[in-house]
Amino acid sequence: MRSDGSAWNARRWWRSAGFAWAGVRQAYRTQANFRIECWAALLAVAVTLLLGAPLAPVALACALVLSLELVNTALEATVDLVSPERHPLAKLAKDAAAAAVLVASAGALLVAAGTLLPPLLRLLRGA
Ligand SMILES: Nc1ncnc2c1ncn2[C@@H]1O[C@H](COP(=O)(O)OP(=O)(O)OP(=O)(O)O)[C@@H](O)[C@H]1O
Repeated sequence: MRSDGSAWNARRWWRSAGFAWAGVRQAYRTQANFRIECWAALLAVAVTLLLGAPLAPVALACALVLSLELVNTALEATVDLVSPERHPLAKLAKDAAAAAVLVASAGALLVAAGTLLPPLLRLLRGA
């Protein structure tokens, strides 16, 4: 009984993960900003590993930016669906969601600078 329930839950989890992955692929295909942020995140993680700097803050900052870009994409699609004509509330929703990505990106840049600059400067001084 219990194992049946677990198996069903695992199947449901994989199904949900598949939908989520489809959302990531769709956003990557259609959103230029998301593509740029994915590659920037990959670069930041690679540099962090190469410098031996702490990975957690950089990974968290990257995940925050990418997650908010996905939410922004979802919100844009929803607004376009429910309000194809122009409306001040539609503008507020889209602009506020875009601002959330901007704020997270600025924070991520600060985190990257604070985490990567000290080991980078040490490396340059030692060279
Ligand atoms: N239905 C609308 N009503 C009022 N203003 C809108 C509406 N749709 C978009 N806008 C305004 O135009 C801007 C550009 O909208 P658009 O739909 O092109 O999204 P975007 O922010 O350029 O995102 P992306 O380029 O990632 O699709 C929005 O940020 C918003 O200020």
